Amino acid sequence: MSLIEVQDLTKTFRQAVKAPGLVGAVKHMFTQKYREKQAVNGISLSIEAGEAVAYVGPNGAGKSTTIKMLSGILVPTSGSVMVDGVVPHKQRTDNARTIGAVFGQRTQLWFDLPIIESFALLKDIYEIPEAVYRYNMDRFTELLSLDEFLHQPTRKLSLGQRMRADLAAALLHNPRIVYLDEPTIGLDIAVKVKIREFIKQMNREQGTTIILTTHDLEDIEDICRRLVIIDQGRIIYDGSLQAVKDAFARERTIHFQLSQPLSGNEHLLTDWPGAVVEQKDGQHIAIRFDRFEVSASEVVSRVMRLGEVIDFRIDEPKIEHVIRRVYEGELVLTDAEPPKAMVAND
Ligand SMILES: Nc1ncnc2c1ncn2[C@@H]1O[C@H](COP(=O)(O)OP(=O)(O)OP(=O)(O)O)[C@@H](O)[C@H]1O
Repeated sequence: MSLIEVQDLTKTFRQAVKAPGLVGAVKHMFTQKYREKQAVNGISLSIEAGEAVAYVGPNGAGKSTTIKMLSGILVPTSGSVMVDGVVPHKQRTDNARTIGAVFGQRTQLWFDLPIIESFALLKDIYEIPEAVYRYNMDRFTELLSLDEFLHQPTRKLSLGQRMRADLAAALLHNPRIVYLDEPTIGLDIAVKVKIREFIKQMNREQGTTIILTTHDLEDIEDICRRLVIIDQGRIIYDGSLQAVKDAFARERTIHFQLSQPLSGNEHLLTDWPGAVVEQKDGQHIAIRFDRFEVSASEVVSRVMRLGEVIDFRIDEPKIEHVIRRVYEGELVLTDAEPPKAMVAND
């Protein structure tokens, strides 16, 4: 059995229907009207130990509701959830030992306590053996640079410091699974990189299973190999991140460095369906092309006719372009297959 097994999971909320303003609130007291909202609508999912899974979707898609059911905070309306052999909402204490969670908007640390004391409390709550606690504290302090604020209370920390402390707190008891809900929201790039490195290291070296929900699509590109996209409570894609890129991210850019500045023969690059000169200065030229129409080798051979190429680099497309097109309804991942001929050329 997989570490996480979800079958036909649903969650329906009852939402009050009110007219706006005070009048609406008063009316609602006398004639209460509700509508049902299916936040999660028949999700099935299996996740193996050691996977790093991105769980993404537009606002209101049902991501947090799913994570809350996986972590035992919410009781499903129907369907089943099993996490490491335990039903999370029924065996919350057992489940708490298996999981760690970071919710970017909230902290699980005690607000007025110095960070180090919050950690000591967690050690007692989770009954973490002294040697494990010492080992993790030393490691996390180094990887997340915690020493600069370990003796400060949570309320005095910057957002980036607080997030690093929260990550350490979530992983202190060596959970098998960690749920990360927007772990880099609002952070500067240096802290984002540190956090991503830490998460990758825990996944790679400890085998910690990562379930990551984020709107920062660079997080997923950096950390995850598997992508699950949810929309209106249903899973619309579940597969490898690379497969999505290979199939749907059509554009590539090749940057060339030439031995001499261009000498007027650039007309060789015009009238070229599927390819455009994106940048041209001195000895540098960049060609953007649709790899379903033009092959990378054709781009290279055309540019070699302009002069001696001393170096070149191919920029891979970003997964965020593809996912945004899915959110905007332009792309249906399950419908399309890339044209095989051009893929083979690439
Ligand atoms: N406690 C609740 N009561 C009523 N409706 C709720 C409740 N929690 C969530 N919902 C509704 O369920 C739907 C899914 O919400 P959810 O928070 O799971 O989405 P999400 O994908 O996490 O969105 P976001 O990216 O904005 O965080 C939304 O329409 C939301 O309004």
